[in-house]
Parts: sequence; structure tokens; C-alpha cells
Amino acid sequence: MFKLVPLLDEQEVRTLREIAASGQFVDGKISNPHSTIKNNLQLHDAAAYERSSKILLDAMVRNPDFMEFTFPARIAPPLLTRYTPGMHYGLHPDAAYIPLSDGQLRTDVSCTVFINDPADYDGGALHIMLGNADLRFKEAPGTAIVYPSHTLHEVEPVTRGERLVAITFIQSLIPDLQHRDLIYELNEVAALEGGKMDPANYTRLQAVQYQLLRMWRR
Ligand SMILES: O=C(O)CCC(=O)C(=O)O
Ligand SMILES: [Fe+2]
Repeated sequence: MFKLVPLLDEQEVRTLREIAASGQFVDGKISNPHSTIKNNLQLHDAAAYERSSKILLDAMVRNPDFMEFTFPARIAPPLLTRYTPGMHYGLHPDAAYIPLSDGQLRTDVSCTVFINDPADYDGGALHIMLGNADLRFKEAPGTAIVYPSHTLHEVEPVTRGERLVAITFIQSLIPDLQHRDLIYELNEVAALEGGKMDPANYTRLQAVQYQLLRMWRR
């Protein structure tokens, strides 16, 4: 359902901060002109966007936790966004589709990568509602939180300092959240315990894993 993934090393975090420090940011409404709840800044600088999104995409694609949890078919180029005091992003579900240069991407999984230190700002937690439960994330630099795009979530107002994150959206090969979670769990347990199993039973377990993929992977 949710997963925290250690995504970036210190050097990558440093480079992304440098890119943010020298890149031009504009009002985030540029990509949601009719939004009344989005109040943040986003990177708007083609060269900086290309460099930063490549660092983030490369880190995602080589990270087994990220890949095995989200089953990406496509990942939108991650975008650096910044919140200064008074900025926030009100409660919303993510739009079902977002336009990309190579066609629309269906948002199954949303992702925030924390770039600056939580001690550098007050407020600014990513608040996600899961049924009646309220979850708040304000993670260490380099950590990513991945969560289902349909959940209602918000960025609480920043009251001091600066919140710098990268955000992206993933279209999953297994669009159904329950299916994706079940396959992830089954694969995890098989990877952790398979070596200790009677080989004949492990073969039977693999047959189930493969057949579920045939049924649920799109
Ligand atoms: O900044 C974040 O953590 C999330 C932003 C968000 O919800 C969005 O861009 O849709
Ligand atoms: Fe969102």
C-alpha cells in the first residue's frame, strides 16, 4: 500500500540541491492552471529539469524495492518542487491521467522524494488519508514515499524554512492495487523463504506466482 524506499545517496542529494539552488522555479499552477489548492513552486528550466529527472529516474530504475513494489510500466520525469513559508497543497486525489510528451500516463502510484532535511522546515508534512487513519510523512533526505494515487493527500502548510522534494507518478503494469499488493507480498515471501523450502513445493509456489502475473499484469 505504502512504502518508504531509501532511494538516493548523499552525492545525488547534494547534486539535486545544487540544481534546485541554481534553477528557475515558477508558480506550480503552471501545470494546474485551474487549481485553487495548489500553492507551491516548481522547477521550470529545461536543462535543470533534464539533469534532475535523469538522476531521479536512474535511481528509481536501479532500486529493487522501488521496482518490485510499483511494477512500473512508465514513470513520469520527476519534478523538483519547493514550498516556502505559507505554501501548501490542499487535500486532493491525483488526476487519473497526466499528459506527457509521449502520451498520457495513468497515475497508479504517486511518489515524493524528500531532498532537504526535515529539520530545515516546520510544517510541510505529506499527509495521506487511509480510510479513517491519518498518516504523515516528513522523511530524511534521499528517502522516497510511494503511495496509491487515488488516496486523498495534502502537503500541510510550511511555516518555517523550505521544503524541497521531487514528485513523480507511475503507471503500473499491475494497475489494481489489491493485485499489486498481493503479488508484491507473495514475491517477497517467496524470495525470503524459497531457499528453505522443499524444492518441489517451491516449484509449486513459483507456478502460482507466474500464473498470477499472467492474470493481472497488463
Ligand atoms: O509534495 C508532495 O509531497 C506531494 C505533492 C502532490 O500531492 C502532487 O503534486 O500531486
Ligand atoms: Fe498529489
